[in-house]
Amino acid sequence: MMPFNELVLASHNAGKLKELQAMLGTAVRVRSVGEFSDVEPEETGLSFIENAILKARNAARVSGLPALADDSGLAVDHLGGAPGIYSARYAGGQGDAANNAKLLEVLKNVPDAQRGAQFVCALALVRHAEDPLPIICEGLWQGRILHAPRGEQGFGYDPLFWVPERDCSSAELAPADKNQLSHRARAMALLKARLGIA
Ligand SMILES: O=c1nc[nH]c2c1ncn2[C@H]1C[C@H](O)[C@@H](COP(=O)(O)OP(=O)(O)OP(=O)(O)O)O1
Ligand SMILES: [Mg+2]
Repeated sequence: MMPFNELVLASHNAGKLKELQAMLGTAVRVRSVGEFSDVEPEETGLSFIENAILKARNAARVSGLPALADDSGLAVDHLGGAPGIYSARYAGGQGDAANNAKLLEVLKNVPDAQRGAQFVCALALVRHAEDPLPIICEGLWQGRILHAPRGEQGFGYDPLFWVPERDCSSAELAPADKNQLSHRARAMALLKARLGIA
């Protein structure tokens, strides 16, 4: 059983919110932190986990509800794991298209064998803003960075992320399929198991 019946999702990213909501299903009534505040907390942590906790605490504080945060990003082998926790700000906070253009430019002429990458997701659930024991679940998704964007689904780096198990880009997957395979899906499966929900 879910230990509460209402939860705030601590994300301002519409793509993430849609995916998290779909994965949570009807197990819990889901609100978005945007209903309570437009101010995004600064992501000052050095890890996905620290940033997820920071966002979850902030959402719990402004809403008075238990909060679930997702901190995620793309770690590219050839770049030593960059952009990593800085994925959203890779091109200076100018959005997904600019981030993708920068990544393609940086990897220009890098052969396929060196274009391995993984999506990383850390979920943090806090029962209240000062919860001393947040629940943390992680998920990884291995793939490769394409040479040009493909597909219209999803968000962020999805058009550049080749999914070997499906022979297509992450942005070519039906949303329901991405929600079975992704880093976020894996982290959420662990969280659900931890909470004892289906
Ligand atoms: O499934 C994904 N498919 C494509 N791209 C993705 C995915 N998952 C994370 N990403 C990228 C988007 C963004 O560049 C960064 C997350 O940054 P991150 O700070 O966690 O999220 P955000 O600032 O967009 O929203 P918020 O912090 O309010 O949850 O990684
Ligand atoms: Mg963010």
